[in-house]
Amino acid sequence: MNLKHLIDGIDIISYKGSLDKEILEITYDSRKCSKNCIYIARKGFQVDGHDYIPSAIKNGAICIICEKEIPILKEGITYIQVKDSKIAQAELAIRFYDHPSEKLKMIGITGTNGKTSISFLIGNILRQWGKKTGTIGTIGNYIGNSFYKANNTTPEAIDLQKFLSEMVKQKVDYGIMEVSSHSLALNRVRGVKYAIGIFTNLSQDHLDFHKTYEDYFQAKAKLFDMTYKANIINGDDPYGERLLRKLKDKEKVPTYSYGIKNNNCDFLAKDIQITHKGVSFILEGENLQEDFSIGIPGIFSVYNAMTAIIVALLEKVPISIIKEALEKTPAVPGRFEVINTHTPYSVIIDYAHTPDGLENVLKTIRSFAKNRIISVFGCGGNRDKTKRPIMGEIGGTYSDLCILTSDNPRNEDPLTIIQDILPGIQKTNCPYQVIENRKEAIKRALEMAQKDDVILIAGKGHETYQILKDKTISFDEKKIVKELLEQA
Ligand SMILES: CC(=O)N[C@H]1[C@@H](OP(=O)(O)OP(=O)(O)OC[C@H]2O[C@@H](n3ccc(=O)[nH]c3=O)[C@H](O)[C@@H]2O)O[C@H](CO)[C@@H](O)[C@@H]1O[C@H](C)C(=O)N[C@@H](C)C(=O)N[C@H](CCC(=O)O)C(=O)O
Ligand SMILES: Nc1ncnc2c1ncn2[C@@H]1O[C@H](COP(=O)(O)OP(=O)(O)OP(=O)(O)O)[C@@H](O)[C@H]1O
Ligand SMILES: N[C@H](CCC[C@H](N)C(=O)O)C(=O)O
Ligand SMILES: [Mg+2]
Repeated sequence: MNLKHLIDGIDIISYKGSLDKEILEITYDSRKCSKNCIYIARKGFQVDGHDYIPSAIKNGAICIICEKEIPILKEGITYIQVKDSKIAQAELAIRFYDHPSEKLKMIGITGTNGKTSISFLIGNILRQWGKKTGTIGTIGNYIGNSFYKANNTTPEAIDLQKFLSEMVKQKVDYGIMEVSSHSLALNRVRGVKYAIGIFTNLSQDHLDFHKTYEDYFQAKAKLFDMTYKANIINGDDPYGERLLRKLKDKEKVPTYSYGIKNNNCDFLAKDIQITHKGVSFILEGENLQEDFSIGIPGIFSVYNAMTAIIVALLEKVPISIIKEALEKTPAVPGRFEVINTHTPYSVIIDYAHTPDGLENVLKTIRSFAKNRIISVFGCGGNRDKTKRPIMGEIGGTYSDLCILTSDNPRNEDPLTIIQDILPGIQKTNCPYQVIENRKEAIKRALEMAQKDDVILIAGKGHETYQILKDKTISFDEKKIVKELLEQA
């Protein structure tokens, strides 16, 4: 694509060099630069991309987009100075990949918990209806059943637009994606056109990044400036209510609320039945009263199912197909996943890594557990430290025994992270043990479990690795549980 055409409409401070060039690729990483590419230099959280301009040029970049004024390093290279490289990146990527989100029906899901679960439910319904889906999220990206590994829940703008254009190429009907607050704050999704936006809930997480709840909320709220067909908002959540008020003032896009407690919601779940096998409920809305069931337990499954049903109703999927797809929905990987252990006790792996997620999953187990709950969990390093004691208190409140261990310690000292959890658990009467090595902690739980106990291994869900200070090791909890049981 011609450079002049590519930058048309982009807010530029100044430029040096020729704009009459053919661009073959764009990237934000000097290491990925190839012949005739644009390198976008961004200030990062670890390093400053501007320092890598020489190596980008060495690797084939013929145009540099940057925020700083750069002296000409090499003749023949074009330098374009912009105010914000991340914004420029998003806008360039959309133009380079030819506006893919406008050729798909995009469904964006934001909120602290439930995004991955809901994206799976929506995908299952739409595929059951015969549509082709593409999914972007924490577990990875998919086009149909083909899996593409991903580093972030919501990719960088260039990676996102590239993947969306691949969806277009492969004739996908619906692009379903988790939209993290980081991606909204850092302009990764800027310019994406979402047909439908979903808000699940807002509870404590990521305060390391956002600093305040207000900033976290405002980041999530940005998604609803990007929708054109419908907004679906949890009306039981205080921040959802706030969002509903905000969106009502705008009266731009039809907005639907859903809930269990708030009778003002457009869609209400009633007659909720919860067992260890799943939930069933009657969904009431205008001209609607239908019963649904889904084989994933927990009151949060009612909320997750409701959003998927509302999306499907808006898309005019026949009710019979929605019901069938939900009834057949397999466990979402690492979300309340009951492991087939053939033991007198049960083992559940769940991705709960926030206070709210942990409380929900433990309350759900408490509602059916016939004997003790043994919880194995820790907290991630280089992440919100203030959630640690809260998770400790929740773990202690709803469990009969906690084994505190490492999650992904990243660059922090694992025992220091556990120290941060302790004041919370010590507020409760729950006995606990500290076993820093996560495999040893799981082993101890399996050794201690008795008939009808439930072991919850929380925090890492689908992850098949553990991030330690100097290395990432393979760590697949499902496999580890099975291996430990075979060795026992
Ligand atoms: C805080 C954050 O979002 N960081 C993301 C960001 O990293 P960064 O800004 O620190 O990048 P950096 O390492 O300082 O590098 C700056 C620039 O120099 C470039 N560079 C660097 C080295 C080099 O040799 N050459 C070069 O060009 C880099 O490509 C980059 O453009 O850009 C990286 C490249 O895309 C991301 O991988 C990284 O995500 C990190 C791994 C991360 O942990 N992010 C989390 C917090 C996150 O975004 N999470 C949300 C989900 C949250 C949830 O749902 O709960 C998500 O959407 O994934
Ligand atoms: N609607 C919900 N409300 C509260 N908790 C939920 C909900 N759905 C799932 N959970 C709990 O939170 C955990 C994370 O769920 P899920 O992976 O779907 O959320 P997410 O929003 O994608 O998280 P992440 O921000 O890490 O991508 C689950 O393992 C479960 O314990
Ligand atoms: N998307 C979340 C996932 C946390 C998962 C947990 N296992 C951890 O590593 O803290 C994050 O990046 O904060
Ligand atoms: Mg997710």
